[in-house]
Amino acid sequence: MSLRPTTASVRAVRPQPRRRKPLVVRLIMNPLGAITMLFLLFVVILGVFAPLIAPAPPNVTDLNAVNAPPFSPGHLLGADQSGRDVFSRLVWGTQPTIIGALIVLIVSVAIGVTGGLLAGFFRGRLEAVGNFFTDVIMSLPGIVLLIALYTLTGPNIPAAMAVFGILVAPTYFRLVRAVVVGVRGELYVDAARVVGLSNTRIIGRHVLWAVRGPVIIQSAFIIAAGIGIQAGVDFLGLGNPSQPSWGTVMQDAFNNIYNNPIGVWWPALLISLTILCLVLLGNVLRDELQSTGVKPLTVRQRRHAVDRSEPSVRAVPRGDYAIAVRGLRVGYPESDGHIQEVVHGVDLVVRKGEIHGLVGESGSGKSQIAFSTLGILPKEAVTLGGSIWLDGEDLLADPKRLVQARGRRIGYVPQEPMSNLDPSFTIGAQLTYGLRAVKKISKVEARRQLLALLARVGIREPEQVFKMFPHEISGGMAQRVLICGAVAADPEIIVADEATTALDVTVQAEVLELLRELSRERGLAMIQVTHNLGVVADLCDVVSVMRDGRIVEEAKVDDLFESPKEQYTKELLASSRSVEIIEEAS
Ligand SMILES: Nc1ncnc2c1ncn2[C@@H]1O[C@H](COP(=O)(O)OP(=O)(O)OP(=O)(O)O)[C@@H](O)[C@H]1O
Repeated sequence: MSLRPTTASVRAVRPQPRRRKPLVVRLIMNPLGAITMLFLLFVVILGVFAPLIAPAPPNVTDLNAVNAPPFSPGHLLGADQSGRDVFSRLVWGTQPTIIGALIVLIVSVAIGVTGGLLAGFFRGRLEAVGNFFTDVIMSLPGIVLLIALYTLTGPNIPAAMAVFGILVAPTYFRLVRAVVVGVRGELYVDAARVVGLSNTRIIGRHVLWAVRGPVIIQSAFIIAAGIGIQAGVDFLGLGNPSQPSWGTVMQDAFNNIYNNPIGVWWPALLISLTILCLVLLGNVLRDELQSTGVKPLTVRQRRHAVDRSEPSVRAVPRGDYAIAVRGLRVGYPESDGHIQEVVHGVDLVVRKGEIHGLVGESGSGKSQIAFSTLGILPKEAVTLGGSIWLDGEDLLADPKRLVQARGRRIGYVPQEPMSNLDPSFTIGAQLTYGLRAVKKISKVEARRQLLALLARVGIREPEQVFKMFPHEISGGMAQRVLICGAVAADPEIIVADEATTALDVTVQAEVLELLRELSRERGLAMIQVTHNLGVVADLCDVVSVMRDGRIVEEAKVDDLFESPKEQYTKELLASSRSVEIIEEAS
């Protein structure tokens, strides 16, 4: 099958996973990252090499140059009301400004990150105390506090910046605490505890790694805030007038604004550009640190990637099918712009009333097919080609048809019953809402139908269960509720993705029995996605075996178990039997 020229070409063979470039390289390669870093580097060079760059010392006056305009001889940006060179004063003022911002950063990181780590990891009293201090600090009026500090310490910018660092520490505290609370609940942290790692090592290895991204991103914004506040404090006259900083240059220029209006431009421009670059760099850092490196395809790229030219894919399937998949190809974009194809031209015909098992090892593409028929592939997935036929209509040719069919003509039974029910609403409210979304009936009629159906799927006291919340029912009941929801709209086909995997063996058998009965009673076709050959043997009429995004064998269930044709199917059956033998022996 040939592909039209595409902006994102498709690759069917899985390449070696590409290592992502180091963060600095990625930042340099990002145009916005490169420009902002270049400007910030320029600022740092100004600060570090001030004695070499500045043409004059900061406080030297030249009475002949009072209020000299920009580009006067010897005064690139002009001179102030005392005849001091503005460019030199800005250059000399860069270092104290950077140091002030760094003091804010160091103090706030030391307090906020440490506090957040401890509070989030150990929780309990530590967290309560941390939250209390955070609330207290956040309620303090920052600028008033800095002015009050002036009465105690005099013009002491480092002390003012350290206090500002304490005032902004809660932003780190809250951020880090929230991330750590999430991480400490992860299974890999439990696993680290079980293997005997100490808390210090768990924090050092797992937790610190998780918070590094958010902390780096936040730091860019905190430095920007530090520069702004320092300029503000100096502008208010709370800094040391003998030591130039961007804020004091700004203050001098403002005091002289009627005689030399252009004088305020230069410090304002320098402060604004530096803050702007830090904020933009923060945004670039967020994009780089929090993304997977894979850029979502544009609508145009998606359109170009789709190939609908294959005639066999376009032909309306014949026969008594409930759903027919033709030449389905699904892919995912990779960081280098290629699309990695994971389902390679799959054909699957499910006849009316047939229960069709889709088996295969993990990652073989079973869920991609199930999700394609429902139109619920992850948003980054690209349907590269193929068709999905329901009653003579190609659902893939018109996304609206797919949306209309979902829930009405194609029902879905998911794998995790509990996580598919909203804990905030009663069972009845959720079922009624779902049914009325697809069927134009009154609430009373919906309730009547649903209560009858709940009884049918084996719920003993439907009226009671209708009023219950999901946490009040068992996993098996929850799965029956979801099956009730899936069949309530009278669909022609049900797609069940590992519908019994999360249930214990006895409940599994009951749910399988229920699905079989519903299929018979209602002439319902089903696609059963499973890796369990026992489920296939118990439930299915026909089975398709998948491997690496292809169907390698399709057969009636009895034929497949008695005389599998493909080597892979034989291996799959053999491995399933050996698991059964081990389970029986143990
Ligand atoms: N969001 C995604 N981004 C990139 N690749 C994905 C994504 N989801 C699935 N894949 C890839 O698609 C392929 C098929 O995955 P799929 O989930 O359909 O397999 P499966 O047979 O259903 O496996 P399992 O039984 O484990 O659910 C795999 O190679 C997987 O890595």
